[in-house]
Amino acid sequence: MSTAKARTAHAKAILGPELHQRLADTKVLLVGAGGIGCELLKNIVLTGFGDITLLDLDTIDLSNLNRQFLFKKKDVKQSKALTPNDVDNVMVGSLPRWRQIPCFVAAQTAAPFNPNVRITPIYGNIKEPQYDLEWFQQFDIVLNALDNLDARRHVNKMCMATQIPLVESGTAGYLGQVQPLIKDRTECFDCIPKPTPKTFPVCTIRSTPSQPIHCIVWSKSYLMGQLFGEDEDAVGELDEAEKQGENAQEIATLRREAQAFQAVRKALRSSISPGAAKLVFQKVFDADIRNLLIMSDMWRARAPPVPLDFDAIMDGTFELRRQEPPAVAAAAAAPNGKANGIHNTVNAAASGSGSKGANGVATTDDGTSAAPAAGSALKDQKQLSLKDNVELFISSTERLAARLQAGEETIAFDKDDDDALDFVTATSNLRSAAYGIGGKTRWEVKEMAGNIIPAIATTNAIVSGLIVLQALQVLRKAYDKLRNVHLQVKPAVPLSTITMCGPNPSCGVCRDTYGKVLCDPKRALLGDIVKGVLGGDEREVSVYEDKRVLSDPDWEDNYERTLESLNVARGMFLTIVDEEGEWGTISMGLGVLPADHPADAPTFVLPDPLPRPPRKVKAPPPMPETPLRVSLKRAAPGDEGDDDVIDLEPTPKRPRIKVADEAIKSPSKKRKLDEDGLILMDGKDDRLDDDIIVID
Ligand SMILES: Nc1ncnc2c1ncn2[C@@H]1O[C@H](COP(=O)(O)OP(=O)(O)OP(=O)(O)O)[C@@H](O)[C@H]1O
Ligand SMILES: [Zn+2]
Repeated sequence: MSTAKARTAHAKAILGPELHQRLADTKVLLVGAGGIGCELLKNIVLTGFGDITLLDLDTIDLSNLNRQFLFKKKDVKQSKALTPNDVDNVMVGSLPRWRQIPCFVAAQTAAPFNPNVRITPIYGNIKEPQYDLEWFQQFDIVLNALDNLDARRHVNKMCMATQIPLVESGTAGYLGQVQPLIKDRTECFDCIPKPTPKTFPVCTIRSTPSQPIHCIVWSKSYLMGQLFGEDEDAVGELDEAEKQGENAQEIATLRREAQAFQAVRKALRSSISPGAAKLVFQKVFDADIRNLLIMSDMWRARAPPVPLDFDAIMDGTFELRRQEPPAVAAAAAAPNGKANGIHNTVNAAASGSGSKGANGVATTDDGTSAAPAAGSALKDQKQLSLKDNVELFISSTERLAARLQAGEETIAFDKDDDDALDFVTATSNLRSAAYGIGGKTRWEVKEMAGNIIPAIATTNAIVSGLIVLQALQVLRKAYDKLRNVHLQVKPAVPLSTITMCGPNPSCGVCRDTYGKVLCDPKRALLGDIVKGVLGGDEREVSVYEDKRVLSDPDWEDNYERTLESLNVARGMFLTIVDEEGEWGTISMGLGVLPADHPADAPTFVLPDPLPRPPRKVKAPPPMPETPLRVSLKRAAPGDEGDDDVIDLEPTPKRPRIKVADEAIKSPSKKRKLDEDGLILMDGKDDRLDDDIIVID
């Protein structure tokens, strides 16, 4: 038996000769050549897939090499997936450069395992217009190995529109998930809304932090912007506010703050200001904190912050003692001595007394960490004393200032920018010290500020294996065997499988009826296409492109305009929503006319037959629901510690628009309205608050 035959013998025995044979001709699109993508590419080549298109938009970073094993150090800064044409003629050393590009290296490495494999690498963004419905249609199956919601949602929509099965996946540390998605058979990626990223109330960040993450967010999102970002004319804005008659005393305080920021910004940009870092320190960690302390109400029930003294810290005479909040002090003085359960949070990072800091690291009296001992840990993992933080603050501020003076206009936080990371580490720790919060190492700050969840190669490997198993069930059409698989941190049950759910009837993506229109956007008119798609049906419709309304029954002005003039182009969708809510939504993906389309022929070609949406089943009137109660109260001091609970601040009211009485039953339209902050009124008796604009 030849080596190649011997290598495929097991796969053939497991898959059966029929499926094994079919894999050789199966066209698979793999989107993403990162942690999962590299593993998956190796797996599908070894399994016997014969025709693989690999698409990725990125170049290789040094930090990829720990898990993206197809890449080596010499590949850093190369694209992850280039076509030979992009780099064909460039010789590097004795080899043409394409032979050193990872995907080609991967293809070459894979060849001995499956001499028949054809890998087509593409360096591009899957959202680019040329990857339209027509392009997607060439594939039998799509495998996602992406790392962001936006691209995942896009591929999901393209697969729903073309009815191509998709296997979706993701990992986060030890957790992983694999989900096969097939139009009309299973739910799609958008059937269940995804949670939005965690946010914090502004006041917690600006005035009353209680956790290290609050100080880190303050440093990277607020302080860095104020010092190294665009110069916003805060002083001018305040002049304007004063003219409008706003509170003069508050304006005066804010003006002092804004002017002080202007002064330090100027010092940072001037090479004749060697003491700029000290000026920044004194403003941010001393003067601003003193200003906050004036607002005594704020500190009635929580321990006030302590202004930091630059010179005293540097000469070792600074003693950080936090006061108890008056309410606690009073309770402590009361006969039963109880302190309402509120602890005096003695600063753990800076002046702990052999106790444990908030981060659980024991601290010594001089504020240095007891473990790991300074010097014994890696530089990044060392706990920093108050003085260490001031020194790091000075050096990083000077490095950033030098960059401004050398011509960089603005510097924003980037976790891979050492100067910025040092600055955020130092300033967040100093702020933590002032507020009695435990400090974090540079390593921890990088993880938290960069929202990094450690990538674990083993998790990627397990998930990639599971993707192949699900893909094989899809290709066997063994739909009842498809499973949503979760990898979890439960030693007894590391894998759990969930039987697939059907589509969510109110999903605004997979419940649409899709079609394709090939057109010349320069000449094709919106109205002609819409009327053509409706095929003489006289229904009243609204037309959208993503969230843009292009027309509605009372406003058809755009019908006479070309798609190009409406910025509607290849790769986008025209969504046609039935105004009566009687018929499903039609989504038409736009493609280009074939090269041989005669110049005098119609400006667009519709599918035959035309897409026909299903008639909708009228939903029964909604049952009254117990309203969800959300506390708008700020957390009281002492309520801290539950990382998952976010205090909600009342958000400013927005005018809400009541969509006139006829209920709109289209999920697509509902999604678009929801995303725009509009409210869909389901019943005639629905009421809203006073701040409604009624449109009819
Ligand atoms: N719109 C897009 N088009 C093409 N490729 C994309 C797009 N968005 C992200 N990618 C690619 O997807 C890949 C994701 O890989 P990445 O390693 O970041 O995550 P992962 O595969 O989930 O693994 P890990 O958890 O180990 O980080 C990256 O190489 C990135 O360039
Ligand atoms: Zn769906």
